[in-house]
Amino acid sequence: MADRAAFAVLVLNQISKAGLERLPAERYAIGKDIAQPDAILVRSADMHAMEIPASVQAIARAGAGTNNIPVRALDARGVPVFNAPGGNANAVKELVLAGMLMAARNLGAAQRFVAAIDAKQAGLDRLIEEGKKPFAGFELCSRTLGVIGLGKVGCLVADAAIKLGMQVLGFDPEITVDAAWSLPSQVQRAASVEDVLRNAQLVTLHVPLLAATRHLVKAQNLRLMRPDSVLLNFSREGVVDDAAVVAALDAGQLGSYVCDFPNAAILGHPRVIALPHLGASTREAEDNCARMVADQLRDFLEHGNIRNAVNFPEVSMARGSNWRVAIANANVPNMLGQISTAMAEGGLNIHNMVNKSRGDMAYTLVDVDSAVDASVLERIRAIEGVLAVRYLPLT
Ligand SMILES: NC(=O)c1ccc[n+]([C@@H]2O[C@H](COP(=O)([O-])OP(=O)(O)OC[C@H]3O[C@@H](n4cnc5c(N)ncnc54)[C@H](O)[C@@H]3O)[C@@H](O)[C@H]2O)c1
Ligand SMILES: O=C(O)[C@H](O)COP(=O)(O)O
Repeated sequence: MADRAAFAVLVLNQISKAGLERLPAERYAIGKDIAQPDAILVRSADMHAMEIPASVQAIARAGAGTNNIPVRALDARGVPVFNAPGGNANAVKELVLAGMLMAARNLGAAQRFVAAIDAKQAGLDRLIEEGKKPFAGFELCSRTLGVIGLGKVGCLVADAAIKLGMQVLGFDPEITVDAAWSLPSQVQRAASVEDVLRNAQLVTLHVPLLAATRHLVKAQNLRLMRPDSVLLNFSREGVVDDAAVVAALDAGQLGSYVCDFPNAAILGHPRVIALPHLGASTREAEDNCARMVADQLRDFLEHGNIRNAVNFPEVSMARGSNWRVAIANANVPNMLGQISTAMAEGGLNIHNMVNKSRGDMAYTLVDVDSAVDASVLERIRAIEGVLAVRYLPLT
């Protein structure tokens, strides 16, 4: 910690002021050059090659995707990775709608045609009327949209498409109960990615980039798509095999590709509409995400509570005393027994306690009736399977 009275937060990307303001200056030092931060605030900066200082107790991603963060390595250190589920979903939904309209109505090419016209040219009106012919498109109403991934973004896109008069075919093998409740009843359930690609004229992807979703759309299943169909990727580069997409466009197996992740494979292709990762770039989304993660981070740093961490269970407990210990540990037998023994032998009376697990990770908050000696904390740290121990007395 830079200052014993403050938490130090290293910021790796531009984070909205609306969020930073939630971390009061008298308690939080926030900056781009902090050597020993307690926490890191990040958007899309790639942290995989970064040496994350041992002082770091939490990472907060002001957005949805956490594939830029080495989450598994942080698990081993007992460090939670927070994100902002749904904080930017509306922004992405609106850009997907724009992407569908750009593809359906050839808006990019039409706009480029108009922009290239010399305003001083004679016969301007005729030139424009004659020139519009190649840009005639199709309407979205009554077309079938396939939505792959029905989480925060996918559900909003499905709902908006239904309101535009589209048919919607959805696929998500791990849809949550909340997401299923939020979906309009008109959304039809697809059996597989292939089912969606075969039966939809427009297909939009809203899955995280994971080992299981890398190249979810590839040469083998692109062949199933209709020749005039539109593929939209606002998920992540890597979810689609871009080289296979270019081959499918060139072979007439796909109509157009709308993508938020330009790269050398797709740049310059006449039927690719590429945007510079703009999905979450609205004032509203940036404010929402920054506020969400700042609040979650503060609650964790000051009270040990965990909301919206991708690698920890949800754990929250009202303060029952002035002295709290927060422990991240492997989810194996007899951890609680060993922790409470260490506390009892250190003369501590447990006032209140909560313990939850998620996969291999378990997390415990213990409020005790008196101050905790450093030797007790050291004893807990020495228990095999304990990953991180934090002492959080109320000041
Ligand atoms: N372009 C942008 O700026 C932008 C903005 C926000 C999110 N994203 C990307 O979109 C992703 C989704 O965002 P979200 O907020 O909806 O996340 P989310 O976690 O709410 O939803 C993701 C959904 O994908 C589903 N899923 C996982 N594997 C799947 C598979 N193989 N097939 C079908 N469904 C699968 C999950 O069950 C979940 O319901 C993020 O992980 C991020 O990579 C991009
Ligand atoms: O996963 C996300 O939330 C988006 O890709 C947004 O990324 P950004 O915060 O860098 O705009």
